[in-house]
Amino acid sequence: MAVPALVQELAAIGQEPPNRDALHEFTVRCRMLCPKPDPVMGIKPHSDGTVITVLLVDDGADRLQVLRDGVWYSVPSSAHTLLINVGESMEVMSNGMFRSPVHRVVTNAEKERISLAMFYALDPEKVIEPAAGLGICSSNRS
Ligand SMILES: O=C(O)CCC(=O)C(=O)O
Ligand SMILES: [Fe+2]
Repeated sequence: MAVPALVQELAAIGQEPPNRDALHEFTVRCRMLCPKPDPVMGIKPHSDGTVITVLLVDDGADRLQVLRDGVWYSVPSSAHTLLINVGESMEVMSNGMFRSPVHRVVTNAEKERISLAMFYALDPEKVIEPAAGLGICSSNRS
């Protein structure tokens, strides 16, 4: 989903785009060749704690994998394409409408890989809850 579309979705469910109390972190990762890729994990399985993570991955370096129903699937990477990953904060705020996928990065013996990640996260001290109207009774609401 493109970022403007995501912001529109947030507006539609009455949720402000998280431009206040927000933290941004920008990471560039370069993964060298790994002669024995099998036992070596690039990034171990996790889900992001962010609202969204924006990824730009090397063309053809399909080493990002998502877990679905117990099976790992490779995410195809293509040039000039941004990948938007839903984070756990988004899952909470959308009351599970958007799910934060467990993902990992595997290593490879043939091709180095560069990825750029922008983590769009809330202040970890901030208490979040599903947006109004998404099925939770809050003690702060009548
Ligand atoms: O490098 C990637 O493709 C993904 C990185 C990632 O999952 C992370 O940094 O949380
Ligand atoms: Fe991640």
